[in-house]
Amino acid sequence: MNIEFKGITHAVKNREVFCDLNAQVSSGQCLVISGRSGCGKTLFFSIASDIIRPDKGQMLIDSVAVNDMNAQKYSEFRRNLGVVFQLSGLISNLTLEENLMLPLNRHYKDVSKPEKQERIRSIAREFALEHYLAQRTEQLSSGQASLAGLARALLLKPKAVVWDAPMAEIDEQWSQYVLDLLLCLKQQGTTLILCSNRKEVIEKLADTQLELNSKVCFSEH
Ligand SMILES: Nc1ncnc2c1ncn2[C@@H]1O[C@H](COP(=O)(O)OP(=O)(O)OP(=O)(O)O)[C@@H](O)[C@H]1O
Repeated sequence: MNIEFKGITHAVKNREVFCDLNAQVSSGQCLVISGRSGCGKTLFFSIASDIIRPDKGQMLIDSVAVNDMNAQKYSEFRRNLGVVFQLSGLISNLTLEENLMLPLNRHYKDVSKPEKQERIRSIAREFALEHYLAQRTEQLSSGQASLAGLARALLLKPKAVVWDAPMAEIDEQWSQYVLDLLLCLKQQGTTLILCSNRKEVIEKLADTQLELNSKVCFSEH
């Protein structure tokens, strides 16, 4: 999946965080968004995962603007985009299995329940979470919750992964495992957008690094 950001301008409460920002990342490549606290990494993540639409500018997926996609094309785009939140984004009063079932139910309505459960067990095993499937996710440690958030994003075998603050909550050993996994995904053609200042993320994975300017412009109104 090729992802392009064209002329992104966005203000939060009259403060312009992005002004005509451009970036591009192709299949099998990794774009790392870095910069000091408050420079807009999470905001960029929200735009890249289409949680918010910028005031001006466009995100294009394989040359098609997200704004112009019809419902079917948009659903396809969502299925192919794995989104990993800094604080996992799991629903805390559902079990881990129920959380992992949500994207499968949304995007794979035709797949049988046992097949979905097998897929969930398989991804949970990859992250040593198989014994936690029946537990509510509020009972997971922050590292386990992060891994579960990654598992949920990878469950649909996405063509692109957008991750805010990868490895922030994950211990050293799992970080190595996840870095290797991301490298492997990249080699298989997955597009990565990682919002991070971590040296190992930049050194091991980045093809392009976009350092956001921490200067925040105040608009006139
Ligand atoms: N809900 C909000 N209300 C007001 N301002 C906000 C809000 N969310 C973000 N901002 C502002 O937008 C700018 C970018 O914030 P963002 O969270 O994207 O930064 P960041 O680079 O991810 O920071 P950090 O590295 O500390 O997580 C900051 O100036 C911040 O104060």
